[in-house]
Amino acid sequence: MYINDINSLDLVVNENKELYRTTTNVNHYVEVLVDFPGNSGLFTYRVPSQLEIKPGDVLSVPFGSQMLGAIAIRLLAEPNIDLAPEKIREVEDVVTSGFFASAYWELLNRVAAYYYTPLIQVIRVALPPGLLGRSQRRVRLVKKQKDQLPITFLSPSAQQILQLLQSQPSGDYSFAYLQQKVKATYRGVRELLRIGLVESYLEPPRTTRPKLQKAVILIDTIDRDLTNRQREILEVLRRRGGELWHSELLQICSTSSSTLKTMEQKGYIAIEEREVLRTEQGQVLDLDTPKSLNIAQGNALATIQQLDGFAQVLLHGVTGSGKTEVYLQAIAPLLAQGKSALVLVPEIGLTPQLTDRFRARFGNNKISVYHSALSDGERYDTWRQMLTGTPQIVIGTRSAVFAPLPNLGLIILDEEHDSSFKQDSPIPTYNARTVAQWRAELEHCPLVLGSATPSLESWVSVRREAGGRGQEAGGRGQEEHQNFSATHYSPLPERINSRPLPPVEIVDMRQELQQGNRSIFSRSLQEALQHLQQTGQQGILFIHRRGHSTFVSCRSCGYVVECPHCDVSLAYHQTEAGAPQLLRCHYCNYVSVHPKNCPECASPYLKFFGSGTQRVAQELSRQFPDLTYIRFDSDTTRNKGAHRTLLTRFANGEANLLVGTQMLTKGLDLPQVTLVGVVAADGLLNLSDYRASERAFQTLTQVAGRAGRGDDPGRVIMQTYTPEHPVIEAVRFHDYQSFVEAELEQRQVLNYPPYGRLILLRLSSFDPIQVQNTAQAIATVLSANPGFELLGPAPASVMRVANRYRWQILLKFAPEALPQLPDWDEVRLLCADGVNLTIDVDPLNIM
Ligand SMILES: Nc1ncnc2c1ncn2[C@@H]1O[C@H](COP(=O)(O)OP(=O)(O)OP(=O)(O)O)[C@@H](O)[C@H]1O
Ligand SMILES: [Zn+2]
Ligand SMILES: [Zn+2]
Repeated sequence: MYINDINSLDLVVNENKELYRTTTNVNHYVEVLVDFPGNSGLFTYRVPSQLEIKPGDVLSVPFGSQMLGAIAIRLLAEPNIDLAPEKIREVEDVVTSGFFASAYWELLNRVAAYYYTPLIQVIRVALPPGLLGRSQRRVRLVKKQKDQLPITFLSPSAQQILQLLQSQPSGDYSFAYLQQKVKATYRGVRELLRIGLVESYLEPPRTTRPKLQKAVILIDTIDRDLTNRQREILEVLRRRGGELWHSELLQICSTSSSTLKTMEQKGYIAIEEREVLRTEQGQVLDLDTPKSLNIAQGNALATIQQLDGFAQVLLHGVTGSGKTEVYLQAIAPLLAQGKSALVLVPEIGLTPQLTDRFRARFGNNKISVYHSALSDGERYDTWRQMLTGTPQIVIGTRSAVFAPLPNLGLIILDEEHDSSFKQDSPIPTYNARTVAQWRAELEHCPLVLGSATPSLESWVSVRREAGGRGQEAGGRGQEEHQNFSATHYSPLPERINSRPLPPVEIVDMRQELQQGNRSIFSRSLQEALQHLQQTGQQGILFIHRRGHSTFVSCRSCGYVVECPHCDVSLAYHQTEAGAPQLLRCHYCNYVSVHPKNCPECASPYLKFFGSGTQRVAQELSRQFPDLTYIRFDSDTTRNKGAHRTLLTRFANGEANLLVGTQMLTKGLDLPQVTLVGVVAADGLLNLSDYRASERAFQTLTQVAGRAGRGDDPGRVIMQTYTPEHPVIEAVRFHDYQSFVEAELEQRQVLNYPPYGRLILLRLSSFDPIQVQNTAQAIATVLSANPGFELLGPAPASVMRVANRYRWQILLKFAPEALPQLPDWDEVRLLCADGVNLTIDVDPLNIM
């Protein structure tokens, strides 16, 4: 991975002996990181004596025939022995000193060390892609000097450069341009830098041209010759402030371009190309004001605000208890103090509501949204704008934990229990919650972890640190906090306005079947749906899986249709009656047409099992033809903005039901939802993972929590084949605490997290034999180490994915004393050719 051998490069040795007279600095060499397509790695350069270089500085270095931007990683007294000293080139200059603030730099190093990942890979996660490789070094006049001309004592080249810069209104040129115009540019620029007349900086690559997109603008609302449909469209446009993207309007109104064209011709609207500001902008919202907090919220806010420096607050608030309002009010005074805040959420597309609330409170220009689904251009723009240091709020998914905000005043992790904060691949396999803890520590700011169902890790750490105060969680009287403790527990035990949590009714589907009900809806759920239709209220149907059903099998011979590239069965997909029947692999996206007959025995009884979103939707249409629904799953939300559109349509009352998967469990706050139906809870319960119960409890509690958030009381109907399962019991009584205590006991017995720690070695290869042998060889070597318990090697539960065979080895050890862990470089040497090894530290998905 590390490229130290630069012999292959065509080097021009540029040795200037005179520069080495001062020897105060013992580090004559520096390892730098260049990020250049196809040639990323660490390279050693010589440090000219007049330059002072610190790790984290941005340098310019000669590379081949080019000058590139590079980051100083490490200072060395001696170069690596395998490098011939005369082949080592010299750093040309420091472009930006302290580009990475020291706390930030330390954060990156900690992540690299903890997750056994080369620093370059961590930097890649942190920086927008290709930042250095395509960046340009520029020189500009320092502002206050612009009009003065103290040039008499300068060298001729410095004078020339100064004149060039002053001849230009912005006083700013690229280094490359100056080099063409002036001899001895380096020396001249250095001289000007030293006396502070100019500064040099690295300009991130400009994207070639601004992004244009069609917008629709409302011109005239006086109805002259509108059809009903056109009037509706105008009304939508008017309500949204008179301006929408063309694509957005088409989606919201389910209309066609030709309709809009007609309206344009009639003079009601204009359609024009607009530049898209590539920082993601929401629409303009009415500004909203802080709500007056209830007592529990007030206590939580006080706890956060009295913190000085690093501390963690576990904000344990039941669903609908107003956690977001606490976040908003905790952030508000920070902005006034010139500080910024970082808000991490599990998945941004799924929570447009959350970003909207922040925008409505603080205004669009204070908020940026940062996540990996942004285009490269969007990421640059947002990233650059963060560096400016203007007080702001960044809302983002896990990678935003690296957002380069100077002056951080607070970090918030919403839904802190969510496993999407963890990256399984590629490396670093970091957990944003862990990284956020380090970051808060290094930046001396508080970290707020919010959840209705805190992770066992956070729960245990609160109990441990706060000396048992957490024991009474969910109860009252938690207010007297010990300010000196680094961990605080803030419960919000009640919903806003003391609304009750919705009662949860458990339906035993075995009995339904016994009593002759073959529908996927129990009688109870059927009645509730009927009621919904009569009253015009709204509800949510939750299904564990997307697609039509889990698998297709032959009733005659038992044959199951499987993916040819993965060891999983294909899922049946049909969007609507009459549409082609497809089989799709949810691991690699392979698609085939549903065969009419069994490929094994030619029997025509090839049928699907289970019930995905499509199946439920079809069943709804059949049994409740007048009930309208919107499907919300990864099939219907592929397009950008689709989440928002579908949720907006539902919020506007366009349908009785929202039918969907996990996606709709997160943060949805719709007061008019009174019914939540869980079609089958079992799919969640029976997963072969030590965290399956925890995850199931969290998901089901979140889903249930969507009901009854407004003035009308809510209810939850949960269908299952295992009503006696402890998770079901706990969800039924909204009993976080007993669930957690029982679960913790089991974890402790088996030494699983949060009591033990895990490292998972994932191995994969196209060659099934090679990967198995490698796994065996590594396990044999590791088993000689007494510091940890070794589980495996074992094939992954889906052994083959996209034709790669996967094996894994699990290491389990006590968290207090990190055992003598193996030298991973040596372990890597055991890998056969073509076998890929990923070290997953604190893995969350072991399947
Ligand atoms: N003090 C308050 N007074 C009145 N309304 C409030 C107050 N605090 C919050 N609300 C409202 O209560 C609703 C629920 O709050 P919010 O969505 O923040 O809860 P939450 O705890 O984040 O819920 P969940 O975890 O279920 O997503 C929101 O509509 C919010 O505007
Ligand atoms: Zn068959
Ligand atoms: Zn597949």
